[in-house]
Amino acid sequence: MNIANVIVDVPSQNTNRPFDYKIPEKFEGIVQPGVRVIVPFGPRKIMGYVVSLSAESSFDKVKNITDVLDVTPTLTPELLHLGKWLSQQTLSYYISCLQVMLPQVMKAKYRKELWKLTEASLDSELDALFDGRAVMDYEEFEKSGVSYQVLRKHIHEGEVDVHYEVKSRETKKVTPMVEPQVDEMKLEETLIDLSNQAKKQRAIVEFFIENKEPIPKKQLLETLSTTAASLKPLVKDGVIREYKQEVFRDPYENHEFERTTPFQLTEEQAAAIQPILKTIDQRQHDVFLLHGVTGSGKTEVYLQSIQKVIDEGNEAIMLVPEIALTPQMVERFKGRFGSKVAVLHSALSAGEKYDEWRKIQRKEVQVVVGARSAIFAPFTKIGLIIIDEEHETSYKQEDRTRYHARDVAVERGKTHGCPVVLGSATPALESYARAVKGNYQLLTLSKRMNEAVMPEVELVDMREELHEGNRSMFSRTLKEKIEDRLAKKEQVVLFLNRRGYSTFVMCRDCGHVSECPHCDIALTYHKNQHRLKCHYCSHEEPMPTECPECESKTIRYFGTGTQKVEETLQQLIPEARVIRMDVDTTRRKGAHERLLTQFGEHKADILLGTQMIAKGLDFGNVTLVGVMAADALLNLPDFRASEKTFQLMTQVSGRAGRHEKPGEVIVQTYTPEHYSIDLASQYDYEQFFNEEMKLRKAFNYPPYYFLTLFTVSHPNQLKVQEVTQKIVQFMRQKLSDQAHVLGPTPSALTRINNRYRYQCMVKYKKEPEQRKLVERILHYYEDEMKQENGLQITVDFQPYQLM
Ligand SMILES: Nc1ncnc2c1ncn2[C@@H]1O[C@H](COP(=O)(O)OP(=O)(O)OP(=O)(O)O)[C@@H](O)[C@H]1O
Ligand SMILES: [Zn+2]
Ligand SMILES: [Zn+2]
Repeated sequence: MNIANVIVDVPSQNTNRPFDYKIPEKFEGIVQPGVRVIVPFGPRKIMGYVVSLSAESSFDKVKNITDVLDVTPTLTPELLHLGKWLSQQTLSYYISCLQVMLPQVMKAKYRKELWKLTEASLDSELDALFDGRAVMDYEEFEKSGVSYQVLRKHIHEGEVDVHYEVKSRETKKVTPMVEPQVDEMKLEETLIDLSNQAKKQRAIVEFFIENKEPIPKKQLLETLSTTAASLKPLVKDGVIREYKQEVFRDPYENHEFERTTPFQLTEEQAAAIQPILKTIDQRQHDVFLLHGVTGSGKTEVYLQSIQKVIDEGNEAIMLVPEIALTPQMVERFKGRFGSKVAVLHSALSAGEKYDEWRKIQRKEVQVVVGARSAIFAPFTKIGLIIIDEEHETSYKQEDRTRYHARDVAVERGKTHGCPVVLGSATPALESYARAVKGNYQLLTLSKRMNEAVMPEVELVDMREELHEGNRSMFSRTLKEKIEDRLAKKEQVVLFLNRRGYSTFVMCRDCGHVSECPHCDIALTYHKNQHRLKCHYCSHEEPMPTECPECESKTIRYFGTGTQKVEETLQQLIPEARVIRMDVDTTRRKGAHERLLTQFGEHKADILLGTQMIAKGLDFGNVTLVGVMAADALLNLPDFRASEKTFQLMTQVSGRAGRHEKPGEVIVQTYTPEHYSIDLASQYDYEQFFNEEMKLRKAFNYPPYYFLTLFTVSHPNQLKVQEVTQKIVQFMRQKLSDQAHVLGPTPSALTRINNRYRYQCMVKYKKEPEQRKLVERILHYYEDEMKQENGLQITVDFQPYQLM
């Protein structure tokens, strides 16, 4: 087995297969599947992943591996396999699929160091090389000729470790440490030799006569109120040793996590958890859909299921949407499982993420709580995978490797023979349809904890407000209720949709929204041409000057930002203390957490925010939730708009009245009669599901049909149209009659960075040849796609972003 099959770091069609390299003798036993290597490739040296070994190569001229980057594999055999699967599923390059599984830092440039972790002696050669030091450059080792096999043995025994010193400021954190390098006798002697003037030096030596333990340099200097200058001569004389110690950055180190114990489960919870525990016991794969209303105690079910997995010595992955990965959420997991938990999310610095990832790799933790990419946690004994808020579209990656974490979870669940639990108060239509069909096991939590009732939802018709002379964005009801809560010292959450969706056109008089006659989707306003366009088919029409429904002239495109709302609020209720949470106020690290803590400590009366406040918040004093404009989401050019509206309204309403005090929700809308708004106000998921399924069926959308979305872009508009047209024709020709091929259509975001974007959408039921056809298209255009700023074609087999 002296040939390594390597996937090189060149994402292209031609290189999307393993290349053979010979393993030089010195790397024998080191080069294994999952190890990263440096190999010659054409005139360059590049990085690659060893995916398998073989005894011989079918090529005559096989070059040698130049270098190994890992002494122990970075990717497990399972992950290598998963990468292969992922590349087939998403039609992305194998190399991209391997890269997507690793923390950013591992892809960066870095310098390696060897760290000696033990006081015990190592193999004599290696010890000689360390020469008393705790850290040395990896390069030194490489040049020394000491065998890799020896090194690996010590690494396996935990005596030596390879550290990546990444060339970016934030990646690794080390603390300078000091300790006595001589025994007490020698310290006493030193003290005698020191002059009386050298007061600070004497103090240091005296300190170490008392304390033999290593101490952070900074702490020592502070304790003795001295400076590094007095330490220096002692180090030089070899009395004191200075060295660096890596501290694993723990983003939560300043937190005291109060340990929690499992609750006595309610009857409903007990009934829901039972089949999960059973499957864990039997080490079986199964997918559960836990449908539980907000505040029904889903999280407790997760926690106790994970507990069982931990008790059995296995590992669990818990996925949470990025914006719900709040300190509150982390606290619940850290509170229950303490240091057994690693947390992975984007608010961490690259270095922090890497450290958390390493805890998983080194088996220092048994649970990972994280956003989408945590699904690739390098665990080897997975006993359970949970996806909370499974309907969230952030589980779908939208660039390069367009994977959905749910699919990856199921794939890993099959491999490990473990259950996957999908939880939500508002499951994705696709998931609920699978549960109804029996593909997933449905578990239900229909009641809130502590007899708490779902908050009463009142719909306020904003058209009427206008008719009665209120032109403000706050209805009179909402204003009164806010004032009432302020008087009672209770708190309010105000929700506004994310900015930037101000492109649909609505009549403020009657609520009429311009829709595509063919697609049942709101038309999008294109400012440049002053026209309305459908983003699915090619329909377009001029921007109306008056409402086609009621002839009012108040028809206009729509949208308000959080900042505007805040200003209005300050004018309307000047005494209200408001915390605004949106992308602008949470850009800085830790801001998110700080604002929420402030709100939790009642330092503000009103929390005003976008999507990021819709999830996971559990504040007992919040008794009123206001939704500013429920329609904003409803009119996205997206067939999931109603579903998203229903989900969001349910989530937001769920923030009120979660504990003793009952809650109330005010929803301002121009279309109170719309089924998604109406049914959300009644918390009637099932009825919503039925209604929505009818429409999906009528318009050939998922879950009845699958979608494939081609997006073509190029600086030249004619070129884009032409290519898209060709794709449309080709697909029409080759696919069966059952498939609908739509396009070419300008994308909702028609021009980004001076590149035009067009799309082709395929709706189909069963097209076994489809992937091959897509590959042919990509192959056909490959040369053009290689050129800088040239043609780009992306294909998404499970599109969520339709813009
Ligand atoms: N068995 C139990 N006994 C007592 N309290 C419980 C129990 N289970 C959960 N709780 C508490 O009930 C509250 C609501 O539970 P939790 O937040 O887990 O609900 P959820 O379904 O995850 O809600 P959401 O979907 O809104 O985030 C929490 O404060 C939780 O600590
Ligand atoms: Zn249309
Ligand atoms: Zn009108």
